[in-house]
Amino acid sequence: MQSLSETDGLIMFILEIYLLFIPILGRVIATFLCSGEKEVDLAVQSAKAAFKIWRKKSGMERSRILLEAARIIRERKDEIATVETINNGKSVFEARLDIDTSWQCLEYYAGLAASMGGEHVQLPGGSFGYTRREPLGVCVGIGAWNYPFQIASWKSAPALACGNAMVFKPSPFTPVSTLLLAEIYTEAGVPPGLFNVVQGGAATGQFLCQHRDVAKVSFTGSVPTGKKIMELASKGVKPVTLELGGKSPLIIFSDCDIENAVRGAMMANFLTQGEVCCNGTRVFVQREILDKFTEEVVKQTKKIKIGDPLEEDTRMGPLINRSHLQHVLGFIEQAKNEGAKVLCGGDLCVPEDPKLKDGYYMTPCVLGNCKDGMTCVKEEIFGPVMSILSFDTEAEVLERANDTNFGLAAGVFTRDIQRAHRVVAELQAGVCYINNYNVSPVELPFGGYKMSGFGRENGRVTIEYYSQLKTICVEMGDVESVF
Ligand SMILES: NC(=O)c1ccc[n+]([C@@H]2O[C@H](COP(=O)([O-])OP(=O)(O)OC[C@H]3O[C@@H](n4cnc5c(N)ncnc54)[C@H](O)[C@@H]3O)[C@@H](O)[C@H]2O)c1
Repeated sequence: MQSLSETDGLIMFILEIYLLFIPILGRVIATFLCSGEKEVDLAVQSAKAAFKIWRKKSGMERSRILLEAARIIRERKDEIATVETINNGKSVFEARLDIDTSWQCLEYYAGLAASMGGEHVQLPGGSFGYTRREPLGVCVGIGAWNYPFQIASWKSAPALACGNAMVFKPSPFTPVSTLLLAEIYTEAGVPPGLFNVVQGGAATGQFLCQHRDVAKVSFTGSVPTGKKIMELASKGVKPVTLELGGKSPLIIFSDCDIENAVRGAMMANFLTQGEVCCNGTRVFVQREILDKFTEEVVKQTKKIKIGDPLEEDTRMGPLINRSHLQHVLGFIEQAKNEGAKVLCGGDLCVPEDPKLKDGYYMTPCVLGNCKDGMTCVKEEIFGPVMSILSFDTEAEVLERANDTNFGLAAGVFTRDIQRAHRVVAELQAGVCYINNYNVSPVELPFGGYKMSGFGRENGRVTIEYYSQLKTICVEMGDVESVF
């Protein structure tokens, strides 16, 4: 990657050339130029022009176009999933699930587009007031590399349904699949420029957040970047949605259905090579079942098929890039030094297929003997590493589960229905699962507490994050002046 930057007070010109590595093979497959300030401005201006047309359309008209886009995504599902797998390294089996939740999101907001109304309020003397729910304007979406197509869909669907335009910047590690979404929206009939994609890293993201014609920023990524985005957006008093990282607890009580709890723990840790924000990586197991649970989890983890993610039966592909792989392996080394026990995995993996020898593969890892103060238990690893901790009582585990700055998700496995609801009511997390983990129906809001962010994606409530409310006060009598 090369970076040249030049500032003379009036013109800022930034040229970055990114090399696009394919995680499966560890080879460069493309290079691309980043959008500088000028390209960002062009994208915003074209979105602004499209917004003028789009905002005038009725909800039904917008709905029809979103439904058509959803249909095209369904039709092109296998192709998009393949691109996503090449882009990100996740198994094609999983990538197809991401594409499913993407078109479902478009369908869901298409369904809501026509019913976004305000309210009518009767006032004294025949006067009345009413409210209108109006779009914000040009919204910016900035995405992480773990769910590129899904993140772009989850942001753009509610934005467009509400009548906004969107300029989206994918992560420079996964720049490709979002372009397909832009192509699909265009084919479905949105005005040209309504959904634009710009490419680049931090500098491009900053230009977007600072642009005076941008009305809102919706960001998915790490906590440190989220803080910078909030700071940039605050200069223009722009609302932000932040979907940030996590270190979520999964609490397994001894009265659970243990087979389901094991499946839940696998789902909570090993999807997309463990590179999932809401993963339940702190697995608290009640002491009575610790050995049995751990034995079964280790057995299942060893069975995960690692290899070429384009093959149908692969369930774990490569991590996103070499430096991230090393970062994750570094956490495992540190965990060992701090007294955790590697129960399985945690090593570099060279798949048998010689063409994969330079890819970024590792074996999924289960760590035992973990303690609350260990780095592997406190920090987001963002890789296939499960930390198992034991506990004795409900009160104790709640205290420990909540002892984190993050608050994205949490889970509980128990057969005791009262305990299940009592525990989730106390968990400081935006998304809680009872007897399951990492399912994300688009009908339900998704987002964090504490440093995992604010604002929501999905569900009816997200309409409020992509619209603003106008109040109109109507006088039916004479003006009563106090002067
Ligand atoms: N809560 C969620 O919904 C969710 C979903 C997926 C990932 N994540 C989080 O994302 C992180 C991993 O993703 P990542 O490594 O791509 O995150 P990141 O914060 O490094 O980058 C995210 C995006 O922000 C851009 N960016 C970086 N610096 C910027 C700046 N100064 N101004 C504007 N944009 C900037 C990047 O180019 C990228 O597009 C993890 O912490 C994970 O938990 C959260």
